[in-house]
Amino acid sequence: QPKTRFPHFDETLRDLSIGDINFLQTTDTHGWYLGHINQRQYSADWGDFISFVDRFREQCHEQDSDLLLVDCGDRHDGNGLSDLTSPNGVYSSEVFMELDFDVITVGNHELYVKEVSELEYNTVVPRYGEKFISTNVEYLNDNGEYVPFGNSTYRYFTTDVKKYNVFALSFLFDFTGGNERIRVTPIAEIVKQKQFLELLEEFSNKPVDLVAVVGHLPVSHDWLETEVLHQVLRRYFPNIVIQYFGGHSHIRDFTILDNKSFALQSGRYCETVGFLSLSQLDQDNIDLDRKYIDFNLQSFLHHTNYSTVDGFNTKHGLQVSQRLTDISNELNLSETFGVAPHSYFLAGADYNSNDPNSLLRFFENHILTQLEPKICHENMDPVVSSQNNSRMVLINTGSIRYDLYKGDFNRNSQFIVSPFKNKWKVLQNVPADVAVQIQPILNRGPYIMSANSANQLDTSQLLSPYQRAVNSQMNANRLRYGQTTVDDLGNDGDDTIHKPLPKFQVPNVIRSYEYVDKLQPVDIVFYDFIERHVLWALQQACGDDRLLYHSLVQQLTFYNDCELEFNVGELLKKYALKNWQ
Ligand SMILES: Nc1ccn([C@@H]2O[C@H](COP(=O)(O)O)[C@@H](O)[C@H]2O)c(=O)n1
Ligand SMILES: [Zn+2]
Ligand SMILES: [Zn+2]
Repeated sequence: QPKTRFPHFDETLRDLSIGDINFLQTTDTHGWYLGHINQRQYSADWGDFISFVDRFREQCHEQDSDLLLVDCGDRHDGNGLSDLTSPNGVYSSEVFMELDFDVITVGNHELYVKEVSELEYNTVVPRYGEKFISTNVEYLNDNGEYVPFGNSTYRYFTTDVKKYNVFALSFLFDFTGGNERIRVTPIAEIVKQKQFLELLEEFSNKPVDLVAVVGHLPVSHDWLETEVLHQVLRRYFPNIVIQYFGGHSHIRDFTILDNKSFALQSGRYCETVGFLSLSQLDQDNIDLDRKYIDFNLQSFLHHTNYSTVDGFNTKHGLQVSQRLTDISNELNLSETFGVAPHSYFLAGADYNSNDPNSLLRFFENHILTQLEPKICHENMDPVVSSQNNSRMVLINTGSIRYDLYKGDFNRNSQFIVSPFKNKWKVLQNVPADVAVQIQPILNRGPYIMSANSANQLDTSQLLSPYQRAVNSQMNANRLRYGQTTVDDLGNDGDDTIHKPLPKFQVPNVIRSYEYVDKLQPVDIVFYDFIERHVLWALQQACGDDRLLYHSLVQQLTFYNDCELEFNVGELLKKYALKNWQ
């Protein structure tokens, strides 16, 4: 990390108002513990955050208040720090675990790959002991038993200062893409299970001042699983505050479920620390505050009343920052592959109007076309038809995770833009009139969320109605671009007042199309992650011609030897080495 991490912004910061019980939330960090090198707004690292938590706790205790720390999962996939080890997360988990959390749980990114789940279960779960909980995710242990993915399905504890009794639960959304060690019981099912209802019954008869649900699911009103859960929890705890913490959709959000129930979600990628304070838990009118703190030293110092970094930093925080630098050197994260001539934006540039700054158009025109077929496995059928056919290479935009910034494009940027080790498959000899329909069919359909289920949602639905409303914030001209959140409490949640970032619609899938003659049959190459979805679209495109559909599916095969070197992150690196020197 360069020493220029302390940003001097002119913006006025909104203050946090400390209550009886206070929370700091992280979620969907995806391994970004080094901070954002290209964005000063999010340039603090995990060591700085550790100092912040310690300083803020001191402040809360001075005011006779509690501070609890929660993390809602998705700590892997999305940054070189996490994804350049095997299994991914070896170093990033070590750094993450330097911080004590009061309640912590898993997200779907701890569950895709078996080795990642094993690392998580064998190192992170024991590190946090009773604080690591999961109510609806189970892990198949080496004895062949399903056990909670965590120490238990709940945590019951008493806070240090006010001595509140907290009953904590944790839920993952209905995720079906887990590896063979993982079993997820959807919320809709678990709320009917005797064992779960008995647990609620048991604790409804104990002293509970607060129910805390630390989950990996969005908090927006239209996410029905939360509503289903809330109705059941309210039956058992009719007059107790139920506080939800969510994640997964990578946005800042706060929703009000009823007069004693609220939900906070704190963004992604170490851009945001969520703050929540609650007071007068036993009254009908709860006093509360929520803030989305920008992940930078200026915000951290401001909220802890420090005027110098030297005064603010703790020994522990500095040690963790140093460890991050060492790991970054060891992994060679700043090894450069070229210099990007300008920035490319994922949602900040308009894909539909062919904006040259659109990252997705850049991928279609220059990156996907770099893919080479290569047959290595003995048991793999050669792709006989490819030589003379046209070719489409199709990916889900969810596999592209972040903007690509002007300047140095290095080993870390490669994983930041696209970390997944997905494999390529091919449908051969698809008639051109059928092939051209695949992308539009998928883009008319719902957002692709999962590899092996039809469980999909509309991207616009990831925003609460308040977030979807036009944001008519402030006199925006003099401000910097940044997050501008509108939630159930209004538009004063962001600690830093920004001008809204441009945000364009992102399609579900993008594709390259290489052809000599548009009538030629097409080989459709796509990530195995979206196989089910592509086959569903193919079926639609074939219409009544079932024979055609079945003969195409019968020939479905891998496209190349599927090693990491061929994923889109690697293709991007290949392009940078060739064109950005
Ligand atoms: N192998 C994979 C795994 C995931 N994705 C994409 O990630 C999305 C989920 O990410 P969250 O941080 O929101 O949980 C998923 O919907 C896919 O788009 C992928 O492309 N390949
Ligand atoms: Zn995530
Ligand atoms: Zn997630």
